[in-house]
Amino acid sequence: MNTTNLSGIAELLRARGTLAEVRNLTQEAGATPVTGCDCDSRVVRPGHVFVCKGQAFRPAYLVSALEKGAVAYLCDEEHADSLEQAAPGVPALVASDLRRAMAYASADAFGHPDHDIKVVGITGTKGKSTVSYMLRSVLDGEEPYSGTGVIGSIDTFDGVENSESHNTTPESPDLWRHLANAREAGLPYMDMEVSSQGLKYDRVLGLTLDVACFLNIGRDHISPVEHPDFEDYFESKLRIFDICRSAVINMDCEHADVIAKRASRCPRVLRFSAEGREGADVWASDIQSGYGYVQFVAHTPSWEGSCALSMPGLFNVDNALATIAICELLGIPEEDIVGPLSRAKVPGRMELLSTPDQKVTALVDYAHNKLSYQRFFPSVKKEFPGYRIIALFGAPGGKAYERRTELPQEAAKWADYLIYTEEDPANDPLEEICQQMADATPAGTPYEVILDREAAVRRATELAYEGEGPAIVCLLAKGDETRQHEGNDFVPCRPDGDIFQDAVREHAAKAKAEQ
Ligand SMILES: CC(=O)N[C@H]1[C@@H](OP(=O)(O)OP(=O)(O)OC[C@H]2O[C@@H](n3ccc(=O)[nH]c3=O)[C@H](O)[C@@H]2O)O[C@H](CO)[C@@H](O)[C@@H]1O[C@H](C)C(=O)N[C@@H](C)C(=O)N[C@H](CCC(=O)O)C(=O)O
Ligand SMILES: Nc1ncnc2c1ncn2[C@@H]1O[C@H](COP(=O)(O)OP(=O)(O)OP(=O)(O)O)[C@@H](O)[C@H]1O
Ligand SMILES: N[C@H](CCC[C@H](N)C(=O)O)C(=O)O
Repeated sequence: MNTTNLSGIAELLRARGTLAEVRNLTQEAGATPVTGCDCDSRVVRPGHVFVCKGQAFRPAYLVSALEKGAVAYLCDEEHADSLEQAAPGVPALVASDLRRAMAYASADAFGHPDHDIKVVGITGTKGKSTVSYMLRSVLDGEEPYSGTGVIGSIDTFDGVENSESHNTTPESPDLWRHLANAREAGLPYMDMEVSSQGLKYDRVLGLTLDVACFLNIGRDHISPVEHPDFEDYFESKLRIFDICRSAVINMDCEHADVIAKRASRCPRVLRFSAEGREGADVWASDIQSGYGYVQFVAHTPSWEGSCALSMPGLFNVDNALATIAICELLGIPEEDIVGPLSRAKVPGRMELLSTPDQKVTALVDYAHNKLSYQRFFPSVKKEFPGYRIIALFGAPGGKAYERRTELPQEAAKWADYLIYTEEDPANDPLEEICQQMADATPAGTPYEVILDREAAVRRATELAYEGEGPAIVCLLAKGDETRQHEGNDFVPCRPDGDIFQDAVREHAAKAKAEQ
């Protein structure tokens, strides 16, 4: 259990070179036990240190945190005077580097729960959530969603809290709270996604991963609020190798040589290859895929055998091999891997919805950047031969601007018809985003702009019924999500799959009435 106090945390921050000064830290105050750390006044617990940070921070948050039992606060030098006025006499730790200090203080205040739990961290441009869910399926075994902690883009489960996620990798106080909850609940594993932002902004500083997995790297997340350039994005992700005991890496992705070089710092590295490259520790042969399935033979240092996946998508062989390699490092035997892996599903990723006659099929998927399009569309073409491909997507506001030109260009190589619509426009005008996508569409590719996403899904379904032969409607980038990021709000919306199924029912009812 945790035994630190305010003086202990101040000492730690000083030793790490992140403390500028302390205020109101009398001998008596220094002896105050500290049981955690929070940076959101809405989740503060008694005995915690409260971190005052961020553009949107208000002194009222500190006042509220103190009312809830926070024993001290951590802040930067710039705001120390004004915060002292808002909370006179309250012990304060003033940091020279607030984000680093927050991470060190949180790990210490929550008593380093990573020492008691095996933590797996997954990074990469694409496939993090999928691998995380495949691994969760294996680790939970016969009891789905029972005993494995999960932190990622879709949801967060730590044995105490279970919620939809806000960020892929949470701020350090939240991360350490989840790890502490998992320890308290007796969970043996935490299975987490580690984003480039999480690594860049020290959200995982001080954490030790038992296994780090690096899936792939592609150009994305370049904008004023994310990464200034590709080099910064890639370098941020490579930092995962500084915090792990062992690693899993992909031999088939771009820049695999750079990734392997950085991973060589880890005591143990397993390399996987869906292409069966020489030197791979975990690899696949006899890959087959078709309508709704993928199967292959897995080769590992300790076993060899057939694996089936219930999610289509050839890229899911990469994800499955990554999962198998992680399990190899965790010492999990074949008989505990193959069955759960074959049942693994990921909400909103490669969800196949078909009509009784299979004339119209929908694929609800989360592809939303160039790398995922480069893997998604060729896979659809192979797994649904002879189908017309109707693709519906948008591009987000405020970030990753390159998607607005790259996505129409990639999709046009494979799809027969494109529909541009809403996808988390945030504070950018939706019409403008769609116009930029329209402008980037290669000549000769038919497209429509339908701003309202529900109307767009209905139109895509209608087009699928209208044409000759079977059609597949690819509903992309929102998965099962129930909210659209509009302005600064997250506005409720219906998931794409539900709208498609309504449209199919209405089509059937109309056809029956016309008979
Ligand atoms: C650099 C960084 O880590 N920024 C994060 C940070 O922002 P911030 O410190 O500026 O905080 P702020 O939003 O100004 O809010 C001020 C503070 O007031 C607190 N607050 C707020 C309201 C209240 O009632 N009481 C209260 O105490 C907030 O919890 C916060 O600590 O804390 C915020 C609250 O947790 C995060 O939303 C924000 O993430 C930024 C905006 C963000 O979301 N960035 C994206 C690009 C991102 O991180 N994405 C990756 C995924 C991308 C990928 O796939 O690679 C991710 O990991 O999610
Ligand atoms: N290994 C992979 N390589 C390329 N594309 C992939 C891979 N795995 C999944 N995809 C595609 O990327 C989409 C998103 O997958 P997933 O949610 O697992 O990735 P992620 O890294 O968690 O993404 P995000 O950071 O956006 O949450 C999938 O729906 C699929 O289209
Ligand atoms: N964690 C993901 C979420 C993507 C959702 C997509 N709709 C977007 O807004 O980019 C990312 O930041 O890439």
